[in-house]
Formats: sequence, C-alpha cells, structure tokens
Amino acid sequence: MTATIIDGKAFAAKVREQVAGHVSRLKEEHGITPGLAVVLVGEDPASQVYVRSKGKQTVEVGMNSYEHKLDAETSEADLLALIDQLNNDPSVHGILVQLPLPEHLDSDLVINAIDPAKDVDGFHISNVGLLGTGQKSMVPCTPLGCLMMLRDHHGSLSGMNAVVVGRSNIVGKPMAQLLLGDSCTVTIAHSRTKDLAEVVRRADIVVAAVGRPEMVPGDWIKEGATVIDVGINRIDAPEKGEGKTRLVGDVHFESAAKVAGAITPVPGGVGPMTIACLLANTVTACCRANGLAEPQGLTA
Ligand SMILES: Nc1nc(=O)c2c([nH]1)NC[C@@H]1CN(c3ccc(C(=O)N[C@@H](CCC(=O)O)C(=O)O)cc3)C=[N+]21
Ligand SMILES: [Mg+2]
Repeated sequence: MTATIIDGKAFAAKVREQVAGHVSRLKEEHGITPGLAVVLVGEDPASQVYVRSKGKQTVEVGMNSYEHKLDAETSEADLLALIDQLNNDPSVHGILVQLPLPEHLDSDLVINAIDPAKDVDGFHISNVGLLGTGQKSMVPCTPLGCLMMLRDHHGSLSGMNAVVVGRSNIVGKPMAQLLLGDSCTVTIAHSRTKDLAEVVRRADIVVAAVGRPEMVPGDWIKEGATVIDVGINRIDAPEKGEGKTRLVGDVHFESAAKVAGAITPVPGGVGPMTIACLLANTVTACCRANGLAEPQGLTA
C-alpha cells in the first residue's frame, strides 16, 4: 500500500484563489482593500524569508501589505507603541508579529496587546478562549490549514481517533480544539507521553507537531491512517554534497508513506497552507470589521 500524497501546495493555491475573489468583491462592491501588517523584530534569516514570502503572497491576492522591520534591540515600549498605532489604523485589518521575538521582549505581553479582532494568528488570549468555548474567533493559521486538508480528504471527521503529538500554544493545543469541534476523539501526546508509539498506533488521524526531525517512524502508524506533518526541520544532507541541507518533517516520510492512507509532504504540505490561511484570516477580519458577511469555507 502506498499513501495518497495530500498536496498542500496545490490546495494553498486554491485557497489563495478564493481569497483573491473575496478581495476583488470587497474592492468593487465596497471600496475596501484588506490590509495585513507584519512586524519583524531582528534579523533572523529564516524569519526574513517567511516575512518576504508572506508579503509577496499578500500583494498577489490583491491586499495591501505593510512590513515593519525593527532592529533587534527595539524596546518593549517602542514595539507596543507600534502595535497601538496598527490597532488604531483603519487600513490595517490584520496584524502579525513574527515569532520568536528576541529574548528581552515578553511575547505574551506583546501578543495580548494586539486588538483581538486584528489578531490573524489567533494567539491573543481572547481568541484562545473563544476557540476553546466554540465561539467565533480568529483561528491559528497552521491548525486551520491542517483542518481544511483533513475535511477535504475525509468529508466528515466525526468519531475518528485523532492523536496530536505536540502541545504548543501555536499548533498542538488549538489543533486539538479544532478536531474536537469536528467531533473527533482527541488525544494530545507529547515528549513525556508513556508508550507514545502505542498511543500513535491507535490514531485514524495523526498530527505531528513536535519539532523533532523524523521522530515518528512508519511503524508507529496504523495501516490506512491519515498523517499530517507540521514539522519543518532543516537537517544536514551530506548526500547532496558538502555543507548541503534539506527540509524534513517530524514524520519519517518514506516509511510512513508505506502504511498511511494519506500523508502530507515536507516541503509542500502544511507550510504553504499556513500562509494561505493567514491571507484567509485577513479577509475574514476585514469583513467582520466592516459588518459584512464573511467568506464561507475559509474559517473553522
Ligand atoms: N506570528 C507568527 N506566525 C506564524 O505563522 C509564524 C511565525 N510567527 N514564525 C515562524 C513560523 C514559521 N511559519 C511558516 C510558514 C510557512 C512555511 C512554508 O511555506 N514552508 C514551505 C517551505 C519553505 C522553505 O523552503 O524553507 C513548505 O513547507 O513547503 C514555513 C513556515 C510561520 N510561522
Ligand atoms: Mg510541543
């Protein structure tokens, strides 16, 4: 048996097409252009790549992109002042502060300073609480992208055993909430879970979000299970030549693809969906801010 590859790159392109449709409708019928502000503190090269890619895709779907690059020594007060300015700017519908922030900045404090209605990452405590109680909220982009792929592949997820490996506030916990909302039986496992292999083997759906390269081998996967690999790990690839690297997930793809029913690749799986969902959340935020009907199928 060989797994169906869930093509996140192609799916993300479809989501962006839908977003672009909503953006042109907002422009033509209401004279509104959705705007996304991305704040980057410091010069982390990987973060710079992501921020550039987000800005490019934001413009490609017809929205305004506002990039704020602050130097690594920026004070908390200056960062909070910028957030306050963006909160009060009616042309900004979404605000994303790229994480991780430099050590001297309190990321909880900074994230909770964002207007929850503009919190397109869904990290503000208000959005976390709304999601946990089944109320309308901004939903974190990575888990939302995973949910869209799962719904697309399965139709209904009702009654399925889902195991989320990883308990981060950014992926693991909100992913579990979303799966629960779709009536899965949800287990959150992590690095301290006893008999992790046995726990994962019970899963109809495995979401791996631990940040450890190829940690989940194929023999942990139940025959026919759906595997969503959230990990993006850069590892040495001496086979490609001296000093070369390659991207791998948290799942050992080759062995897992032999037993799974469906699996997302890395790259080209969850990553592209994360950015597409950021754009979707920005359009949703813009519609809500203007009292307009929000897009269907782009929210949880
Ligand atoms: N406030 C905040 N929100 C975020 O959503 C956020 C963040 N901070 N900090 C950094 C992480 C990382 N992240 C990625 C998004 C897309 C890809 C992506 O598209 N990856 C491509 C490959 C990229 C490559 O080749 O390096 C793929 O998986 O196919 C990866 C990583 C969002 N993040
Ligand atoms: Mg974790």
